[in-house]
Amino acid sequence: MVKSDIVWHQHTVTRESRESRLDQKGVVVWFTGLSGCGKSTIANELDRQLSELGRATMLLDGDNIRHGLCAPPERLAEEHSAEFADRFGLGFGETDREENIRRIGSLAALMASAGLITLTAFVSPYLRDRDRVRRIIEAGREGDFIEVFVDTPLEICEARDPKGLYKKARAGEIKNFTGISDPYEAPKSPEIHLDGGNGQTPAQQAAEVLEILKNRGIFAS
Ligand SMILES: Nc1ncnc2c1ncn2[C@@H]1O[C@H](COP(=O)(O)OS(=O)(=O)O)[C@@H](OP(=O)(O)O)[C@H]1O
Ligand SMILES: Nc1ncnc2c1ncn2[C@@H]1O[C@H](COP(=O)(O)OP(=O)(O)O)[C@@H](O)[C@H]1O
Repeated sequence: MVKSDIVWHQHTVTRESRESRLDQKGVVVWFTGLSGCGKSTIANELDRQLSELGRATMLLDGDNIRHGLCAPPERLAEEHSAEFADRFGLGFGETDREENIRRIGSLAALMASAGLITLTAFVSPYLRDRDRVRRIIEAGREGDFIEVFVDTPLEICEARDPKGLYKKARAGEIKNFTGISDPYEAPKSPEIHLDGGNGQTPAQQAAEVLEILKNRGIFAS
């Protein structure tokens, strides 16, 4: 244990009482995969299906979180000093991705402890970074980190290319692009493995995840 002058404060309202009020268990459903594999679409559809059932959820998505909590230096420089922007702004180098996933992991852990079914959709290409989040979340309660590997072949992701990023990466206009000039380390034993190129619709894949959540006792109906 690291010695520190910062001491954890035990709150009166417990996680269990929050979960009991919501009649569900807080959990983190962590989608990972290449850009364009379908993470955001499936997570968004799952969020919709859960909301329709009256479940309390939150969806954290890479593109959106990088507008605020994990903004790039250029964005921070609009409001802060150049030194601040350089120090806290995040790009796509290995260490920046590590910090991105660390911040999101902490946020997701807080949301799960508030009793929310927390869905995250980040490329999160490094095994070590995802496993670190798993350890933090499972330190709270085992089984609370559900990794969903959206396993769509690079060729399909590149053919979809909804934001034109693969085209730019191939042209050398984007550095460190996952799958092209940066690695993607696939999960070794994800709780859920979705085949993104098998012709199933995002709604069908979301329904599959929903069924697994139900079977794990996250919520009853
Ligand atoms: N170099 C590089 N590599 C990968 N992705 C890139 C890059 N530059 C920009 N983008 C866009 O940023 C989105 C990925 O952000 P994440 O926060 O999910 O990335 S990471 O988890 O820190 O690896 C990713 O979103 P998705 O396409 O939804 O995955 C891209 O739109
Ligand atoms: N199961 C699927 N079948 C066909 N197309 C899909 C499927 N899932 C996602 N897509 C399409 O692929 C593109 C990329 O999906 P997106 O969810 O933005 O991926 P990611 O968040 O992983 O970058 C979108 O145009 C989306 O409509």
